[in-house]
Amino acid sequence: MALRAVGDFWVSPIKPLSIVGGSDLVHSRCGFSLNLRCNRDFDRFPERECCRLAVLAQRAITPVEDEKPFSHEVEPSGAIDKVQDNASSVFHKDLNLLPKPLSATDLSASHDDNIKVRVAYQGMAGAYSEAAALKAYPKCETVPCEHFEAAFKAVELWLVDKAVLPIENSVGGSIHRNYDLLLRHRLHIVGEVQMVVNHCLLGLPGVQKEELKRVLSHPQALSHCEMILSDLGVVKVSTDDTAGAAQMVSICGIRETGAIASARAAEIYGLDILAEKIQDDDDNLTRFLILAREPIIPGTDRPYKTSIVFTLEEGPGVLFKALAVFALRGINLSKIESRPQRNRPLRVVDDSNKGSAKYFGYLFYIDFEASMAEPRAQNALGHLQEFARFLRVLGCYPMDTAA
Ligand SMILES: O=C(O)C(=O)C[C@]1(C(=O)O)C=C[C@@H](O)C=C1
Repeated sequence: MALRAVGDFWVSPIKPLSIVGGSDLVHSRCGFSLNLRCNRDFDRFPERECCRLAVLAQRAITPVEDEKPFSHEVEPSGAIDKVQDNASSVFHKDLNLLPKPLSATDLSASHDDNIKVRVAYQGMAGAYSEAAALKAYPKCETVPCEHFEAAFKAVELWLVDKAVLPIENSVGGSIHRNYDLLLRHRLHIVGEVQMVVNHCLLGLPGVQKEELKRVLSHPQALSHCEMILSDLGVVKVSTDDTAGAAQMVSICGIRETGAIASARAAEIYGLDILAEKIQDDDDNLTRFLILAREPIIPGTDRPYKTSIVFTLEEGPGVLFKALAVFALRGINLSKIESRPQRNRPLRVVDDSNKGSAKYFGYLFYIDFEASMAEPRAQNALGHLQEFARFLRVLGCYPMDTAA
């Protein structure tokens, strides 16, 4: 009896669904048998989640050219079809167990259901990313992660339901690490949150800002507050996140050391706010992405955004042609970003007159303002696919129109 890898899951034809790699667990309510590679708390999953797993197991994963997911081994598609046939006869016995299609409203549905959504973010309590998670899911349980990648993995391993991660800031620009991780992991963008980030200068109780000799913070936050930092003539010290900087100041107890962090971080770590709204640009806006294991079904009920990543062949005007597929259909682009293609960093282009030249290979990330439910968006991507070497839709999600 063959087990088939489908994404992160192993599917056995005899059981509705099983994941090998440790001991099997049987869900007490719906009876699905699962084993998460990293574990645990299986009964915490509502029956609905098990059904979603069943759907996942039935969905063949298309390997991505160039950027194959790290640990996924996908067997030939014929084999997966066989598994699907077996599995579906079991899954469909009880229609009530069939999963409901996800929609954009599922973004808020979880807290309506009294199920506490667990949302991972990078940093510590009091970080801006935590505030963004709470803006998206006001009743959620926030789960701090040391690094961005840990937040991706926490979703993949079912330790949390969602992750909220910064992707760009109006002053500091793109958070490149998260662009790279989006491609490396198989999560879907299911929403975005835009948030005004008002930085505060924090210090030990009773300290005046003129006493500070060094200021700790996240590199993005330090770059947002260049003016005040140079006026004060302090040394800038980078930390993993703004709240971590506040905690360090609090623990070290050195009067000459301050931090740039949120007002909430001041409260949590018992620091004084020495100055408020210290960012160079009043409208300091950070855009965060909400990531989940499954995509939402796009609608047309409100403005949607679609995020894609693609690569192109070398040649004159190829990027112009790629962008034209949207312009021709009146689709607005809200973001374009390029990143080096890590596994194909240099391309040798032979030009007989000038010898061979080496170019960097690029990945292009685009956000466009249309829903995948609209024919013009589908046609644009169909058109792009004609000449893109590789194309992946990272997610289609409702636009956050309020900051
Ligand atoms: O350190 C934090 O508090 C974060 O949430 C991280 C982060 C970032 O990575 O850009 C998020 C938003 C702000 O723009 C500054 C820092």
